[in-house]
Amino acid sequence: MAQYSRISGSVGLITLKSLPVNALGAVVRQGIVDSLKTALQDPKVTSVVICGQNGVFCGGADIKEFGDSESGPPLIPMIHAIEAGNKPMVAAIEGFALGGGLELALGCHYRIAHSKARLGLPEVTLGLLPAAGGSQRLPRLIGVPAALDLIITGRHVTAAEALQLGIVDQVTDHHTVDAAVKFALSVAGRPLDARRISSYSCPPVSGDLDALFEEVMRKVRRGARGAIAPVACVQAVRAAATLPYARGMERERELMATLFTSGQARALQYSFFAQRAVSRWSTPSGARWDASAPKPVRKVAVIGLGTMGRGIAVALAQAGFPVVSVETQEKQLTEAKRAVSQMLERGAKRRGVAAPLDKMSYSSNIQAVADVDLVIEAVFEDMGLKKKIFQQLSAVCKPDALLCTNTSSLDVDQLASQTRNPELVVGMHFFAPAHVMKLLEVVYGPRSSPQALATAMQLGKKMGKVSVAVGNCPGFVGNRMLKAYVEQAFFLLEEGATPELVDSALEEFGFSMGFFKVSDLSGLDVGWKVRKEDGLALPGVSTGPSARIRQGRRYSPLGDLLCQRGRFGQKTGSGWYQYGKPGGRVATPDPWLHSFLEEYRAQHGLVPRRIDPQEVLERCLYALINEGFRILEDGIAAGPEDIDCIYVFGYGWPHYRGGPMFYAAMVGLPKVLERLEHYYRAHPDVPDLQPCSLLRRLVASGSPPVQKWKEAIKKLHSQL
Ligand SMILES: CC(C)(COP(=O)(O)OP(=O)(O)OC[C@H]1O[C@@H](n2cnc3c(N)ncnc32)[C@H](O)[C@@H]1OP(=O)(O)O)[C@@H](O)C(=O)NCCC(=O)NCCSC(=O)/C=C/CCCCCCCCCCCCC(=O)O
Repeated sequence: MAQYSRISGSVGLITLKSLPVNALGAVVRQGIVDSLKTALQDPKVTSVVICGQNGVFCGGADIKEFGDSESGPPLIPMIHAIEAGNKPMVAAIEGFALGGGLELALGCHYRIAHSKARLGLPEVTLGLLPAAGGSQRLPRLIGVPAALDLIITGRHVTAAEALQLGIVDQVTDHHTVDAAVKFALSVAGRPLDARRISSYSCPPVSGDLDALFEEVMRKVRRGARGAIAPVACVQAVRAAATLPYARGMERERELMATLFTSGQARALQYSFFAQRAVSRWSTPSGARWDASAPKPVRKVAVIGLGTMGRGIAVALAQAGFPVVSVETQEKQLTEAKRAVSQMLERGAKRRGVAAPLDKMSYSSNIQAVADVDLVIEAVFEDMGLKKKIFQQLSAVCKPDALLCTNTSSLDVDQLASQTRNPELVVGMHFFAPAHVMKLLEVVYGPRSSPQALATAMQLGKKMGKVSVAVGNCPGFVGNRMLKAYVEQAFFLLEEGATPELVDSALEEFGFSMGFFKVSDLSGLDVGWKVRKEDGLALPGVSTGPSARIRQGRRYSPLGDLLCQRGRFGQKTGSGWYQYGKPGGRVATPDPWLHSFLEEYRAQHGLVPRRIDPQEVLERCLYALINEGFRILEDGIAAGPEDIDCIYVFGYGWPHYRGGPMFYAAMVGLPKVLERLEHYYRAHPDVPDLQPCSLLRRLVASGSPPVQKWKEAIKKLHSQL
């Protein structure tokens, strides 16, 4: 709703009231329309202030209502009525004015913001554009280049930047509504024509306007990797720059109509709510986020200063935590100190703040962690070494300190068993580079306490991560699913594909790099080491029938064979592609690799066939999705939202496709099932292609929408 009152004798005050973010749902819009009418009709009222309750102006249109049929007064005419009003309208912006919230403020004649407020048009992140006049008013107010930046990126600006850009007229450190009322009294009776942004022309740009838009469009198309909203945003701003306001609004509406009903908008809006849903974690044993208070964390230690440890230490210091970093090898310690300082300085420069160098301290002695509240171990993936470190930590640390491991696949429970308090052990699986990547898998073992889990989840949140609670199993969620995908990529090469064909299908789908390019970038030796430890990559088994079978199932030794030849990817100058020199970055197809694949197929009696991009996608993605269903069935992830956040924020899954489980729901579960059955019939020696029973049961129960899977899974489990 919106509440109306008259204050200071002649100011009409309209307060948006809809917790938690005063979103502009139907009831709020109705409240604004009614209040506006009252204010405009009351002769005692000479100006109007619009504000929001609870220190928040407005979080924009109500995203939850997007799927519903429209009810209540529409937003655009409401904002037009505000702008056309014959009494000065002042927006009092506290907290944030985002999306439709900022568009509402742009319809007002003046805007006063609190110094801590944030403003922005983030619709593009929801697969939309600012279609309540924002794409037409903002360029008229602040100019085309600045408006393009805000609208295409969706970034939020501070009140100070908003003032500098000319979005707000005044910034206050005091009570915003009081300041706005004072301001409203001061402008009462002033002419308003010059304050109606829709009547402005866009300020002229320096240089050629067409050339500017062409350049921007080129960049946006390249960066968008198939996302349609950023492109539509550019088109809408171009309309603002080249058409009269009314025609620009028509164009804005046309573009929005296409976006509004698109699968991409549905995926991005699903992802918005999924990110919030994963913070309300629960475990199969009944532990829950709202019943588990996190322990306070004041000081943290990181053990091991390789690539991961350095990134984790930087992320912690940037989040304001004092960090003790321990590295026993002196040479590595010296190098790491320099690298960490550089990373902190670079990050600070980018963000325009001081580098938090004072948060970091270093030691080569594990005793230095004696007073910390939480430790993150980040040494090599070696169970023996990690066990030893956990024994030491258990002896050295405070008895109530949380002991976390950054392992990407090892058994967290085995590490817990090395300590006095196994309930205080959890996994904190960061993704490289740890100070950049948003994802954190928080792994609870069978003995981890709800409080330990809550503490790690909260720490992740404070570090700006999307933290997802997952159960303990080999590879947890992300890497467990990835295994099925990687395996298919190798098999496709055996059957006739090239790395270029596989990668281009995946890149066309929206991944920034296909599997083989990623593998060259991160180093083929990484996977080789894991396969050797798992007993898969065996020396000397490169011929004969057993060369392509391991542990009773089909296996492709292709990656191992490249490693045996010293082809580790970019670092050695060749891998699945050729890079010209060690450390080269530009992948070019490699004729040697093509002949190698031909010889390999001939040697193993494999007859190559034509493989189309559709098969690449279905084999790689459906195998991965099938493993996702197994993970849900096993209770390792609480719901599809958890898996989808992991893939979007940790594995480069295109955001506008929602995540693998959302994608499966979009494709249709019966189709995913049918294709998996088809491929399993063709490859009965590949268990990953055998449809999982949960997928079958969901299809049998009518393929509920992805938002209902959690419920459906619970019901299916209770029927067993
Ligand atoms: C920064 C935030 C606002 C707050 O962050 P924080 O404090 O951390 O809190 P959160 O946990 O994120 O959020 C708290 C809860 O609030 C819920 N929430 C937040 N924002 C919204 C919202 N806008 N709507 C609904 N609910 C919201 C959130 O989910 C949390 O609840 P829960 O935990 O999930 O239960 C941060 O929340 C944030 O960033 N919010 C999003 C801000 C945003 O993106 N705003 C833009 C929204 S889109 C918009 O405004 C669009 C405007 C244009 C409308 C155009 C209308 C014209 C239509 C023309 C249509 C033409 C189609 C024709 C079709 C045809 O022809 O048929």
